[in-house]
Amino acid sequence: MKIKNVTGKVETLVDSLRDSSPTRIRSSSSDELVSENDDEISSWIALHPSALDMFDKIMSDAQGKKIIMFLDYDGTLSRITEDHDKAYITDEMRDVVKEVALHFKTAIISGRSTDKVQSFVKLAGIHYAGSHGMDIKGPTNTDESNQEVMFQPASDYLPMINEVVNVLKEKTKCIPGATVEHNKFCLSVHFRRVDEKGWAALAEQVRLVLIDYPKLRLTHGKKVLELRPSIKWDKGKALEFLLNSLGLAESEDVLPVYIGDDRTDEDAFKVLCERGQGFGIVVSKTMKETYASYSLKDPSQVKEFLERLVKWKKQKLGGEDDEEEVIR
Ligand SMILES: O=P(O)(O)OC[C@H]1O[C@H](O[C@H]2O[C@H](CO)[C@@H](O)[C@H](O)[C@H]2O)[C@H](O)[C@@H](O)[C@@H]1O
Repeated sequence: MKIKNVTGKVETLVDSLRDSSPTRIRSSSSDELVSENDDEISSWIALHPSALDMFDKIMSDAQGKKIIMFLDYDGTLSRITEDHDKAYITDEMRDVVKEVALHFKTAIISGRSTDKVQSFVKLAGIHYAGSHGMDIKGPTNTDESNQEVMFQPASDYLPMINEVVNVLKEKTKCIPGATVEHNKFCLSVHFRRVDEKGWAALAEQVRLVLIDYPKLRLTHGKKVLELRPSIKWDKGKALEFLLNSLGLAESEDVLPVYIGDDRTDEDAFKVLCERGQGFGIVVSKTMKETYASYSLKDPSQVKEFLERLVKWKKQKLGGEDDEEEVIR
């Protein structure tokens, strides 16, 4: 999703920073959707019901189909943390993703660099698409523990991104709490730890950089501004690329499932809607406009969903879980 007129007005950009901190819906307990308007919530839940509540229906729709799992990283597999360098995946989540990957083709699609996500996830045998899908790697045919580059559509931009990271680090160093993260083919300017009074100054620096580097475009996520090459490539395109390269794009019996929490994941949800194939699951405690069909509230619910998926698959295969249950 693109922010319009960003090089025009700093106020527009500050407004977009505010958009990253939803205030319309307040959450009083960590587990509940709360709004001034109950009807609004009910209709949102009716449109995007819990993937846990709907699990049996989802699996009955999946009968006879080959499920392909696409997972976002931050806010989906890992909790949102103040320090972006410490958003580690838990061992329990890693274990379940490993199980998922043993039973279904699995890809992790992230705004972070592929190397960074891999260093957090530490799992072989899966595909990684970092830099919002601009750096796609997958296991080699001969050795699952090895990864090879499959597609890097923005490689020409690498020198520019390296330069802009340094420019922005310099320009934002006086703004307490602001950090710039190098995500290889794109970069993130974090303002989670910036006092709201500093947002206008930060927005102004980003705006000036975008004027100097018109080949970059701006998107935003959770308390983060992301600068990336203005090529027509996003998480949705990466999903399609992966389906194609796995030879699954044309199969009617393929069911891609994408789980993600952020605006950039909407590109992938939208692709699934447009293809009329598979569905998205949005991870959110608040109502938001989304192309996803189902919802989960947080990474712990994502883990529960993935665990149930693995159990369902094992039962279908008449695997160990079945036997254990019979013995009990
Ligand atoms: O596509 P994703 O895997 O969801 O990556 C999107 C951004 O995620 C990270 O930032 C977000 O998570 C941080 C850690 O929880 C949090 O501190 C930050 O406020 C969030 O925006 C990552 O650091 C960014 O580079 C990604 O673009």
